[in-house]
Parts: sequence; structure tokens; C-alpha cells
Amino acid sequence: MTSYLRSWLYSGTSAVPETSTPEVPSLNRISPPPSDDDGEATETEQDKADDSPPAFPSLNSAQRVKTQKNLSILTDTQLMPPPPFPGLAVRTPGVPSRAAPSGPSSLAVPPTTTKVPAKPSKKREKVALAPGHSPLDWAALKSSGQDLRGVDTLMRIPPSILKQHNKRDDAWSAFNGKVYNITPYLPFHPGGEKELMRVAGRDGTKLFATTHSWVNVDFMLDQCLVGFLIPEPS
Ligand code: HEM
Repeated sequence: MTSYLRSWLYSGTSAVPETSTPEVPSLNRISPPPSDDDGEATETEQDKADDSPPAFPSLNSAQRVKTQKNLSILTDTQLMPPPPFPGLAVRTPGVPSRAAPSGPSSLAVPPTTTKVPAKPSKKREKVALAPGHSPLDWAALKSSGQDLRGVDTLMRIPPSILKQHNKRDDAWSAFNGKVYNITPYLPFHPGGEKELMRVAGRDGTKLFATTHSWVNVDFMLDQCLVGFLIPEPS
């Protein structure tokens, strides 16, 4: 078989003597030129074991060689932006910058924005009413017929008497000339007991008006009426 191939390949080539062993082209030679790596077999095995994506650009590409030549690690100084204009860097809030020229073309922050912002105002927490103390529950209690006044008859009440009813379990307050027993309403007040207790034992008309003038106190506390505020007798 080999001799047949030889005679077929070299037939008509008189330069090659019959006796000399002609060079048989190996598979390696007629295959595409091998890569610079060690061997094809090893590379195939590595490919099978390694699931990482192929390198791009390929390892021996001209593009990669070119990039690597120019590649250098940037220092912090190179990475950081240039320092700001000194006039802006040293400025103090509320004080216009002296280094930067003041005028329409200036790069300085306008004085209106250099003011120190005011502290955020304290926001009042929403009061969580205990279960069974909603406005509807209050309406139900009012119409239940239960005694919410704590007195037998309506009275004329001077400020000195009103003053004596300033405890949590005995709190009276005057609104628009009428004196109410606010004790039963305390746990129902949407603004909280603490706020309502501020007017216990005194005339709360002013504070009530500044807080929620839209609330109809006469209707809300009609069942708690104990009397009418009169001037202190001399
Ligand atoms: C006995 C008299 C009072 C009655 C009947 C009453 C009634 C009410 C009612 C119905 C509301 C709800 C208003 C709404 O949602 O629009 C409310 C809210 C409030 N009340 Fe009164 N109030 C009284 C006295 C006072 C007093 C003397 C203060 C003291 C500052 C006060 C402080 C507040 C506050 C801060 C709220 C707002 C609650 C919130 O929105 O979370 N109330 N009150």
C-alpha cells in the first residue's frame, strides 16, 4: 500500500531516485499551521474542563498585543478630578466668597444658596387612640344615656372653682363661656389626652380656637356640660 502511494505521488519525478526513501508528507504538514501553544490535544482537554468564556480578543491577536503595550495602571492622582476653584473650596456657608469675583459672570454660588438651612421643625406625632375610642365610639357613648357630667344640676362656676377641677380623673374646662367635664372625653380626643389636659381647670377657648376652630365643641361635649363660667365674685 505504501509503495503504491509512493509511486503514485512521485510518478513522473525523475529527480527522486527509486532507491531513496521519499519524504511522505505527514498529517501535520498538510493541516493548517499549528498555534504557538504546546499541542492541540492538551488545548482540547483544557477547553473541556474550563467553562469560562473565551478570552476576547483572542490570546494571540494583534489587538491584544497592541492594547497590552499601552496598558498602564492609573494612579489616584490621575483618576481624581481636578481640584475645584479655590474660591469655592474655601467658602463658608453664609459668607460670600472673596476669592471669586462677585458679579453676574462669577462661578461662585449665589449668596441665597449659601445660607445655612433652618433646622426642620419638630413634627407632632399622630396620636393612636386606644381600641374602642374612635369618634364613633364617643358618639355612641354620648347617646347611651350614661351620666357624663358628674353633677346633678347645671351650675354657675367662677374661675376659682374651675381651677379646682384640674386632675386627670376630675377635669373641667371652659369653652365659649360653658364649663364641661372633659374627663370622659380624654381617651377619645384625637389630639391625645396630654394636649387636652393643658386646658384642664381653666378657660380653653383661646387654645381650642388656635388648634381647631372648625371642631364643634358644643356638639361634641353637649352631654358633658356642667355649668356656665361666671366672673369671680368680689
Ligand atoms: C374639649 C375640647 C376639645 C375637643 C372636643 C376636641 C376635639 C378634637 C377633634 C374632633 C379633633 C379632630 C379634628 C380633625 O381631625 O379635624 C381634634 C384634634 C386635635 N386636637 Fe382637639 N379637642 C379639644 C380640645 C383640644 C385642646 C385644648 C387641644 C390643645 C392643644 C387640642 C389639640 C388637638 C390636636 C393637636 C389635634 C390634632 C390631632 C391630629 O390631627 O392628629 N384639642 N380635637
